[in-house]
Parts: sequence; structure tokens; C-alpha cells
Amino acid sequence: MTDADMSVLNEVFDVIMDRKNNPVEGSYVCSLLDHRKGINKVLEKVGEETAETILAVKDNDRAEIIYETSDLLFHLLVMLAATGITLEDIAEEMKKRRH
Ligand SMILES: N=c1c2ncn([C@@H]3O[C@H](COP(=O)(O)OP(=O)(O)OP(=O)(O)O)[C@@H](O)[C@H]3O)c2ncn1[C@@H]1O[C@H](COP(=O)(O)O)[C@@H](O)[C@H]1O
Repeated sequence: MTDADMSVLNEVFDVIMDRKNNPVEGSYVCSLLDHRKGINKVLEKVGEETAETILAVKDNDRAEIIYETSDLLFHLLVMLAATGITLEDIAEEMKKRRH
């Protein structure tokens, strides 16, 4: 995997943060981060996408695993943005675990 492949996570996270700070009409991310709905909507999606990913793995369906894992990672990024945690925070934690 190249840095360019992984940079898409940073790019999408940057868009999510921009949506958080500069709400846009019709944005899916903004609908998830809408404070009037609280954090529940984001967490429901993380749970739903986790279940769908697990079922894709159970079915041994490669295309579906890729599709659902992408959904899950995206919603995890939205969850991190909602809680004020950055990808740098996650990277720091993972680097500490290297051995
Ligand atoms: N990566 C994503 C992304 N992945 C999934 N989704 C949306 O997540 C929503 C919910 O996913 P679901 O799988 O539940 O969708 P569904 O169609 O109900 O499918 P199932 O229930 O059948 O699985 C769908 O509307 C998808 O479009 C995404 N929406 C946005 N992004 C990124 O976020 C950026 C900002 O998006 P906006 O805020 O909409 O501008 C975009 O430019 C993208 O880069």
C-alpha cells in the first residue's frame, strides 16, 4: 500500500472537518453531525456498518467486504470528527504499539 492510497483517509477526514466547521446544505456529513440529533445518529451508523461488514466477511463476499468496510471507515471518521479526535491522535497511539 502506498502513502497515496492511504492519503484518501486524510483527504476525506479533512472534508468531514470542513463540513463540521462550515455546514453545507444537503451534506450527508452535516446531517450526521447535526447537533440537534446528538451523537446517536453517528453511532447508529457505526453500529449498522459494523454489522454489515461482519456479515460480508461471513458470506466471504470480497466486493461486499470492501464496500462495507469503506462505509464503516467513513462513519468512523465522522465519529472521530464528532468527538474532536484527529487521525493524528490515532496514528500516535498506533505508533506507540509498534514493536
Ligand atoms: N465517503 C463518503 C461516504 N460513504 C458513504 N456515504 C453515504 O452514507 C450514506 C449511508 O450509507 P448506507 O450504506 O447506509 O447507504 P444506503 O444507501 O442506505 O445503503 P444500505 O442501507 O442498503 O447499506 C449514503 O447516503 C452514502 O452516500 C458517504 N458520504 C460521503 N462520503 C465522503 O464525504 C464527503 C462529504 O460528503 P457530503 O457531506 O455529503 O458532502 C464526500 O465527498 C465523500 O468523500
